[in-house]
Parts: sequence; structure tokens; C-alpha cells
Amino acid sequence: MNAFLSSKLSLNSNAELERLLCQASADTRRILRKSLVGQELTEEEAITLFSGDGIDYRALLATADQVRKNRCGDTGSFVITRNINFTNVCYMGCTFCNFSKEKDDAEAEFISFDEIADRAEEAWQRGATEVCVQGGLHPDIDKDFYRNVLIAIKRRVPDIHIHAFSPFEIWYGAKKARMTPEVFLRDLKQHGLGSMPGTAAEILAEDTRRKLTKNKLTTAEWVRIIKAAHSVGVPTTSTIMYGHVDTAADWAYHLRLLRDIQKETGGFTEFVPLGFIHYETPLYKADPQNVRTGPTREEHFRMHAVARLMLQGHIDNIQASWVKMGPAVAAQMLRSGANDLGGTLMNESISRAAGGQHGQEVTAQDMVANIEAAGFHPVQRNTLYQTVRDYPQHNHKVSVSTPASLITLVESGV
Ligand SMILES: C[S@@+](CC[C@H](N)C(=O)[O-])C[C@H]1O[C@@H](n2cnc3c(N)ncnc32)[C@H](O)[C@@H]1O
Ligand SMILES: Nc1c(NC[C@H](O)[C@H](O)[C@H](O)CO)[nH]c(=O)[nH]c1=O
Ligand SMILES: N[C@@H](Cc1ccc(O)cc1)C(=O)O
Ligand code: SF4
Repeated sequence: MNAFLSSKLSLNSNAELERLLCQASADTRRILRKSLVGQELTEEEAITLFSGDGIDYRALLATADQVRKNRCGDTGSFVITRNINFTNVCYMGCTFCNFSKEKDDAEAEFISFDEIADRAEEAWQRGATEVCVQGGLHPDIDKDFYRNVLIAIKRRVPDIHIHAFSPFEIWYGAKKARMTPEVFLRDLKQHGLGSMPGTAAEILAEDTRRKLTKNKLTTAEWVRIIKAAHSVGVPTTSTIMYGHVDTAADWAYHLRLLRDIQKETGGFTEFVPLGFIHYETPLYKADPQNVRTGPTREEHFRMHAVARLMLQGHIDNIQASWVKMGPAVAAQMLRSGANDLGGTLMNESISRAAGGQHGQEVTAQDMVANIEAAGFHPVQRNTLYQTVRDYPQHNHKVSVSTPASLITLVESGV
């Protein structure tokens, strides 16, 4: 175990937490004590926590670790999933995105329904319970396209969970089909849509959102699609993309808005902070003096910790994204508020296109090893956080078999 993790482990004792709280500033201490007894924090209190330094910062992380323990115990989870990015052609021009290409670009891609089904089948054979399907808003996408993606996958792999289409893609498809989001989503659900990624959220505070994208759906439209999904029984994740031209006030506003939605609908399964990958993006290249180079390590810690405290009792799954931070740093987040390491992914292309350097895949075995190294009990979950496979601690070298056999094992109580 590395020095950082072992020092954080000792932080987990209540005596250490008490000592930090005693040394923290009065305001921070008051706010953290509220969290420890399960009380709700205000947006202003979140801003205070985002800005604290020194002991206040360490007390924040230790409190988030304790609240995570209260809410989730010592289980660290992950999901075996494959990303299928069916096209990178997109003219929406979000400046933080280097994944999108023009139609006649040499790197432009728009894979066939057969290829989508092939990838899903291969994923299933490799043990995936989920495919995560998203793409650019290709101009040739017609009103039946999204439904046909679902049909193609389900025909080939009927039991795989389809986690697909961001709120922006749903907005686009519903417009093409001239349907309300509710009618459009109900139809997709009937054709096998299991849940939706809560991407396209980026930063929901409007002033900053406008600096990131001109053509993307507005905050009101994002909220409208998310609520429509929840109202027809399609759960979604929730995300933030942070570390560029955003502020702590934007983060606090974003978390409060997600919490308000969750109080109304209960449809969010998790919150995933997505650190901005800057290298190849137009946003960064156009103004390197004023655009941050993604979150600092400290900002990653703050985000996961404050999210845990702001969302407790409402969204209790906080996912750390290894794609954005790398597996080692993502595992450290488990000691500062997060309880999940997300998907194995198999093919990651969005972050790589922006210059991300953490590869395409983390195998199930490596997920288990990372979770154990952080002092947690590893569990393979499905998209909806039900246990698929429970790994006895200190026994992470077992090989991963297919989901069918895993589910049989779980069901028969073996
Ligand atoms: C690439 S889009 C695909 C779905 C759809 N085109 C959309 O925008 O909703 C999925 C998400 O990737 C994330 N993303 C894109 N570029 C990124 C970058 N440079 N760093 C971090 N996340 C990024 C954004 O949060 C975005 O909503
Ligand atoms: N976090 C990222 C993901 N996540 C996929 C999820 O792990 C999974 O689909 C979800 O947890 C469902 O419950 N995919 C990426 O390509 N990049 C990420 O940063
Ligand atoms: N983690 C997101 C999906 C996602 C996919 C690609 C990304 O670049 C970012 C996020 C979700 O499941 O909701
Ligand atoms: S983030 Fe999505 S909508 Fe925006 S340019 Fe990239 S692929 Fe297109």
C-alpha cells in the first residue's frame, strides 16, 4: 500500500477526525458537524468547503470518508461495461471536446448497426453486464436511429443492460421524431433502453455553460430531459465536467440543482465528477493563459468530498472516473468520499481524443486489486448498483467468467 493510502487509512479513525475538527476553523467545523449527523448543507456552505485550506481541507476529506462509511459501508464497486461510441461526427462545436470530427475528416467514423451489435456481443462474452452507448450528433441520424441501435443490440444480446444516449442525444432524437421527450423515451424504453448517462451536463450554471458551448442544450432543457426520463422510469446517472473556466460557486450551484432534481424524481443512480482533459481541446488551445489544465489533485479530492456531503441521503453513489484521473488517483478518491470506480470500459475514446493518457480499459482483476489496496471490499455491480459478484477480501486473483454464470452463482447463493 502506498504512503498516501496508509496515512489516509489512519485518518479514518474517529479520534483523528475529532482532532482535525477541533483544529479546523469554527465555520468549517460547524458545517462538517452538520454533515456528520446527516443534515443538509446549503450552496453557500458548499462554497466554504470548496475553498478551505490546510486543516479545513484535511477535515473535509476525513468527514467525507466517514459519511461515505455511514452511507455505503466499506464496499467499493465497479461495473463491467463497454463503451460503444457509434459516431464521432458532430457539428455542435463544444469547445472542450476533441472527439467530434467533420464528416469528410480522415478520422470520421459512423459504424453500422451490425458493428454495434458485434461489439455488444463481444463485450457480453467478456463478462460485461452493460454497454454504454453514446455518440456525436451526426446530421444523418434520422428519427428511428436511436431506436434501431437498441433493436440491433437486443436482437443479438437480449440480456445486456443498455446504458445509452445523453440528454443531448435524446433532445436531438425527439426533435427529429417530432415527439415530446416523454413519448420518445417511452418508445426507447420499450425497445430496451435500460438507463441513460447523465452526460451533457458539463457545468449547469448558465454563464459558465455559455463559455463552453453555443449549441448544446440549455440547462433548462437538460433538466427537462432528465425529468422526462425519470418520469417514464428510465434512471440516469449525473455528471459534472470541471477544471476549465469554472468556479467553486458553479460547482455548488450544480450540486444543489442535482439534489433538487433528485428530491423530486429519485431517478439518479450515481454522481460522476468528470475532470476536464485539456491537452488537445480547442477551449484550452485558444486561450492557454486563462483556461485551466484540468482539475488539480486537490480539486479532485474536494469535488468528490463535497459531492458526498451535499448529496448524502439523496445520491449516495459517488463514482471516481479512472479515465480522467488514472486508476491510482481514482482509487485514492475512495478514501475521500467516493464508493465506486465506474466501468472497465474496454474502449475509451472521448478522453483519449482530448489527449487523455490513461488507456482504454481497466480489467476487472485490476479494479478488484485497486479497490482492495484502498482498504475496501470489492464488489462487481450492475448498472443499478445490484451486486453481481462479491469478492472475498484478499482473494482478488480469481478469474472473471461470463455474466450468465456469475448471475447463476449469485442467484444460487454460492
Ligand atoms: C463526448 S459527449 C458524447 C454524447 C453527446 N455528444 C453529448 O455531448 O451529450 C459525452 C461527454 O464527454 C465529456 N467530455 C467531452 N470532452 C471532454 C474532455 N475534453 N474532458 C472531459 N470530459 C469530456 C462531456 O462531459 C460530454 O458530455
Ligand atoms: N466515467 C466514465 C465512463 N463511465 C461509464 C460508467 O462507468 C458506467 O456506464 C456507469 O457507471 C453506469 O452505472 N465512461 C467513460 O467513457 N468515461 C468516463 O469518464
Ligand atoms: N460516466 C458516464 C458516461 C460517460 C461516458 C463518456 C465520458 O467521456 C464521460 C462519461 C455515465 O455513465 O453517466
Ligand atoms: S461534447 Fe458531444 S455534442 Fe459536444 S461536440 Fe462533443 S460529441 Fe458533439
